[in-house]
Amino acid sequence: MTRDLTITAVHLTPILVADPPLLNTQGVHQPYTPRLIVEVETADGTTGVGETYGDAKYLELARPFADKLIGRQVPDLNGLFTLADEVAVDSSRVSGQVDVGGLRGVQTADKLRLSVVSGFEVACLDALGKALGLPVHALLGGKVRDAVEYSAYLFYKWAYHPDGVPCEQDDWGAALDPAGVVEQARAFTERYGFTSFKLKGGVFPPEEEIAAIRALAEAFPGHPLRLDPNGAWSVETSLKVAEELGDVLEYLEDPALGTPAMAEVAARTGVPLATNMCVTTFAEIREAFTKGAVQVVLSDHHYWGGLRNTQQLAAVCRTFGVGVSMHSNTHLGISLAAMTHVAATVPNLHHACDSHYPWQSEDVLTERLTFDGGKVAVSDAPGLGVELDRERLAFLHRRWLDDDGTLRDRDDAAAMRVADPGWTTPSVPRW
Ligand SMILES: O=C([O-])[C@@H](O)[C@@H](O)[C@H](O)[C@@H](O)C(=O)[O-]
Ligand SMILES: [Mg+2]
Repeated sequence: MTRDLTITAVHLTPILVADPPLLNTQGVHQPYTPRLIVEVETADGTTGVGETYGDAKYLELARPFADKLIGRQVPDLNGLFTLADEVAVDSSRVSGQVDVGGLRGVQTADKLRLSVVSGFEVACLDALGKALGLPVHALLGGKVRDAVEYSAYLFYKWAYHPDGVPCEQDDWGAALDPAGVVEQARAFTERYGFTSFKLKGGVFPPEEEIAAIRALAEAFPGHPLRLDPNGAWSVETSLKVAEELGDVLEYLEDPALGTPAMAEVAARTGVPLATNMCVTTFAEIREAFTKGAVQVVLSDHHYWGGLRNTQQLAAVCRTFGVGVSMHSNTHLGISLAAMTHVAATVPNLHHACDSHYPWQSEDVLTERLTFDGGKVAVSDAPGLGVELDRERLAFLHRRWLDDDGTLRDRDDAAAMRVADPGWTTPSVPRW
């Protein structure tokens, strides 16, 4: 039977999902985070789902982009990029600075567009897979592993969001010192079986974070450990931390901000450096690789422009002998499924991927994805292998509609000011 995969409808559903009070160098997570759920529908009734950032600047682009998709073919994935170039980006949305809320590197018009394209690319791949009866990994050339390993993504965190902030309560408790971090790591291993650990740093003075990593090394001897202060340290501080933790770190992630600073650190330490902040676009690769600034690039299919671009990034990294793994931000199961499909196809994936998913108590799927031994099994079902729970989607969308606008953009510094009115985004380097 010939199928008609002409796109006849695109549904965009912005939602707010519960997020615990996780601390980072810029502040604390808000009680709810915006995400955008994308659905494409074809003439023959096939549907596909995708997920991406849901802040206003992404929605503003996603809407005109969705209109342009009507009448196009689902398999025309290359066409998505051409089409995205036709959508104007409001220049006030482009900072030329590190994206404050997301800690995702310099914010450019292209990056905004690619983050939007990724949600649509995933939705089209899901629809195409369902139409052909093939899993997304098969559309990407086939899996080279049956399960993808993830790391426990540890955060300093408060037990509660600040007083008076309406929120869902999580059951993780507080983690504000080495003992708390180890306890959180134990909970992660018990609940999900993770065997490698990443601590989000840049929150406390470096000595305290060094102590936390030492405590993890003692509690989990021989397990891979990473520390990521999101560029909060000077070159000298980065070198001091590298020296003190060199014997236990798998890598240091974005210790200092930007390629020149990372290159200086890399030149003076043997500890590998990873990044999701200074190599975030293809254009940034040349300088970073030429200067030897990073040894591992953490891809994120959202801002790299989708699953096929992630494969291309992995090929470039392979060519230059640079490692590759995966960055994460607050996300739901559609994105975890997408990450797992593409990660399954990348031969040179030698580090466990990051995922915030365990922190998300809410999802839009009828069945949550599960970690077994720290791994997510690669689905062989058609498409992504996930099913949208329409009631949950409507509930989370209702929360977005009811919001007065304060939570529709992620703003960790604003969330911190609720507890500490004098808080400002710290200048970099902070230490
Ligand atoms: O969720 C967070 O607070 C993270 O700090 C996130 O925003 C970062 O983008 C990310 O996880 C990272 O590895 O830098
Ligand atoms: Mg990072």
